[in-house]
Amino acid sequence: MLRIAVPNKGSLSGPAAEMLHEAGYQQRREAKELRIVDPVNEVEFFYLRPRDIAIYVSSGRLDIGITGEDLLIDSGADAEVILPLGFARSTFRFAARPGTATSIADLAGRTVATSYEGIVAKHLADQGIGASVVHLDGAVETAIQLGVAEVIADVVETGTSLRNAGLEVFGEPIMKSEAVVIRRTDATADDGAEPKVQQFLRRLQGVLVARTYVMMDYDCRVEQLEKAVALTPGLESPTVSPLHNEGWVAVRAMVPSKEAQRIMDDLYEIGARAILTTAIHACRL
Ligand SMILES: Nc1ncnc2c1ncn2[C@@H]1O[C@H](COP(=O)(O)OP(=O)(O)OP(=O)(O)O)[C@@H](O)[C@H]1O
Ligand SMILES: O=P(O)(O)OC[C@H]1O[C@H](OP(=O)(O)OP(=O)(O)O)[C@H](O)[C@@H]1O
Ligand SMILES: [Mg+2]
Repeated sequence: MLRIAVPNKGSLSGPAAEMLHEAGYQQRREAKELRIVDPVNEVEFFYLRPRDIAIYVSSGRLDIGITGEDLLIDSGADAEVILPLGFARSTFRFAARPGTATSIADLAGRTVATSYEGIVAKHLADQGIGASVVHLDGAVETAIQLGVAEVIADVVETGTSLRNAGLEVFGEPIMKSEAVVIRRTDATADDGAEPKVQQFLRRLQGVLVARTYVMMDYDCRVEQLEKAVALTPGLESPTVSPLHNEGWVAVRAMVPSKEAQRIMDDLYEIGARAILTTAIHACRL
């Protein structure tokens, strides 16, 4: 049975459960459940604090886990990213009151509050900056107002939390992060879990593709086919079928959903008609 760690709370937990559900895995019904078994897929899910997941996975007790890339790096655990999942995207940045700091060099001799002590301490050491780090569990934006630190290092998505606290980012982003699937670093291909791990990854990749692509169908004149196919190259190559009306073909190809409207306009311009898009519910590439 494959043993998988899933975030039990916080920003990662809802989207992770949704993705697993879309991939056909049974998920818990109540937020208080800490472990469930999906007998059909032979998977056991453990609902753990996102911050602890890399530690469980690196210990080898659990085969794989879903966590944040920043949490993995912060933990220093011996685990690696095997699949980025495209949600919980954020950057990790320094921030302070406007006018207090403009670059990382301004941190020398100052105090930085953060929930990600591992990332911050390493970044400061790499840059040769001597600053003290205060660990706080959350709501670190308030640390400046309350005088616990002059600078914070925190997760930034929209920047709303910083603005509300009257703070501004400065310096280069320390790192970018998103939700990821992780596995212990020394896992080998002859690991008994390997086939199940690969099947799990294929399923999640299928969900990612279904979320980012749509299926496009249209009719066009044979003379326009090459131009049309250049607009919709598909993944391998589009399917082209003859129509009953001579001189016309039907074309079918996957296209990135973000570009679907522009591609439909361009196809119309070159004379394609009956242009349709449909959602992809699941897929194996
Ligand atoms: N507002 C946000 N937008 C995108 N990702 C976020 C956001 N806040 C946290 N994350 C990401 O979620 C992960 C942290 O999850 P965690 O559950 O520890 O914290 P949280 O979501 O802030 O929950 P809480 O603070 O309630 O415990 C990290 O990978 C972080 O980058
Ligand atoms: O840039 P934004 O869109 O505002 O998002 C970033 C904020 O979201 C998270 O906070 P959360 O609400 O999880 O509270 P916390 O600080 O206590 O973790 C994170 O720690 C930032 O504070
Ligand atoms: Mg938080």
